[in-house]
Order: sequence, then C-alpha cells, then structure tokens
Amino acid sequence: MDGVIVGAALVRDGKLLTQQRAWPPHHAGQWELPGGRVEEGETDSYALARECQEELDVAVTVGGRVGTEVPLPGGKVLRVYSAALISPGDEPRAVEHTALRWVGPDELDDVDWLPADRGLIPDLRALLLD
Ligand SMILES: Nc1nc2c([nH]c(=O)n2[C@H]2C[C@H](O)[C@@H](COP(=O)(O)OP(=O)(O)OP(=O)(O)O)O2)c(=O)[nH]1
Repeated sequence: MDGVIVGAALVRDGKLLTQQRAWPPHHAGQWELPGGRVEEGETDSYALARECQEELDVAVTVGGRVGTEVPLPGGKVLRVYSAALISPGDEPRAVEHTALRWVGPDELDDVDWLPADRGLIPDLRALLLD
C-alpha cells in the first residue's frame, strides 16, 4: 500500500525511545517514534528495521502492532510496531534527528509529540507497563 509510515515503539528497561525532529520547520522540535516510509517491495518489518538502522544506527527486531492505524495528512497512515534492540548493549544515536530521549510511562503525556502520535499514548503506556 502506498503511503504507509511505520513507527517503532522501541522499549528498553521499561522506557520508550523518542526522537526529536529537525525538519520540516513546522514540526522541528516535536517528538516522534523512529521510523519512516515503507518503500516499494518492503514489508513493514523490513522497512522499520531499515529505518532504525539508518536513523539510530542500531539493529532491532520488530514485534507486534501497537494500537490502531492512525490516519495522517495526505492520505498516509501510521502503523506502530513494538521493537527491541538485538544487542541490548547497543546505544542508539541521533543520526538525522536533533535529540533522543528514553521516556517512562509517567512522562508520555508531557512529550511534545507530533499530532498523530498523541492518540497512541494509551497504547504506548500499556506496552511499557506490560
Ligand atoms: N517516523 C515517524 N513519522 C511520523 C510519526 N508520526 C507522524 O505523524 N509521522 C509522519 C511525519 C512525516 O510526515 C511522515 C514520515 O516522514 P519521514 O521523513 O520520517 O519519512 P522517511 O524517513 O521515509 O522520509 P521520506 O523518504 O519519505 O522523505 O510521517 C512517527 O511517530 N514517526
């Protein structure tokens, strides 16, 4: 399907990894989940692992869906999947983003999320408390 954006709910030690966008200007400074567009011929899992490698310089395994599909402007959709570091000792780094932050369940509401992500907070919290 055209226009699928995949996002990683990457959890370590009960915290979720968020990243701060540097671009475009109207979203710069806001926070999102690692991820991006599923390219032609890719599965969602493959695309998500590729994006995590590109954006965070880490290898991840991709698990099950988190929450329901979220409609995005322009007819796109956001699908979030749980993810984990293959090597727990690896430290993600912000290759393309301004900053990274590990967020606990009580901090999720205080993050300045991209608008679409805000509706996923209950599902993200449930994942962290699982
Ligand atoms: N990665 C990511 N994108 C999100 C989230 N929430 C949300 O609305 N988006 C939107 C922002 C962008 O319009 C789109 C993803 O764009 P992107 O720039 O990360 O995608 P990409 O790396 O594949 O870049 P491109 O090749 O499409 O330019 O999805 C989220 O949690 N993570």
